[in-house]
Amino acid sequence: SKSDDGFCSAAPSIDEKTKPIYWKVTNPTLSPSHLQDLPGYTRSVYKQDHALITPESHVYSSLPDWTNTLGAYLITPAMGSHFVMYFAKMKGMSSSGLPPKDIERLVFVVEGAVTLTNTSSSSTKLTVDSYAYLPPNFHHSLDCVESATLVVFERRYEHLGSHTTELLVGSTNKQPLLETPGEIFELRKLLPVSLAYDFNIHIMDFLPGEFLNVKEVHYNQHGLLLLEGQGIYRLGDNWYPVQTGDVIWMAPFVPQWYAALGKTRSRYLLYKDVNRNPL
Ligand SMILES: NC(=O)N[C@H](N)C(=O)O
Ligand SMILES: [Mn+2]
Repeated sequence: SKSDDGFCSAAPSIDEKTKPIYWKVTNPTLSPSHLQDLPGYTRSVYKQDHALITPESHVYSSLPDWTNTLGAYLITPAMGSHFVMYFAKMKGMSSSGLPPKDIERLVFVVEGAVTLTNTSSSSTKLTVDSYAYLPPNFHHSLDCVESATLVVFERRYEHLGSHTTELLVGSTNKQPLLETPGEIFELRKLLPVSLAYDFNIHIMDFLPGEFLNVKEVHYNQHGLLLLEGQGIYRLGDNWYPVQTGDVIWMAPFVPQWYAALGKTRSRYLLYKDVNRNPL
């Protein structure tokens, strides 16, 4: 549509402005209808050092030990990662199962609400943009009355000395902005940076036109979910148009770079392993 500032781009429709935050993650703009009808068409790509998993490729199945919940695994060690990333679509009266022994878990609410209960403290309601970190072997339950979509990260906890992690509950908008020397994106981290934690979740915000200064190559691996906006992701020698709802796997050392485009900010959630010697 021709918008008044001369750019012929699809202005966000009025009702989108009234939608809850991250609404487009679970209601992605699928490809234009003529492409949806195109047999076999997908934007998804799986290569040796990266993958782009787009909403039309998600395959859901019941999550073992969860009740009334469908899960779509997006990233698993079969790709070479040391973590799993999955969407958990919780229906009415659903509950989570526990991760396996020694596995830590981070859940982030993308849509709806869940209640977190554990043996000791009282129950806590997690709504959109809230998260919880559950230490390994920490008994808990996430219960949903109506519906919820969670993005979940799990991995084997890597001990370091006598450090231990603890139950953490928070929300992105309450986390402080951190310094990003040499970069212009806004950065929040959901977990403490202390040595006890062997990964963190970065929330990174870009205004349209802003891009990563460093074309990064590093030993860490990433699981990314684009929560808002659109842009171009460079992974190795490939350049991908990406949009809200897209998921990206980045293996260690894959050259990576992002540029935000469009008329609204980009926000992505990024798993990154930290604080452990790569040897
Ligand atoms: N691809 C990324 O956004 N990477 C982050 N800037 C990071 O590794 O910290
Ligand atoms: Mn990186």
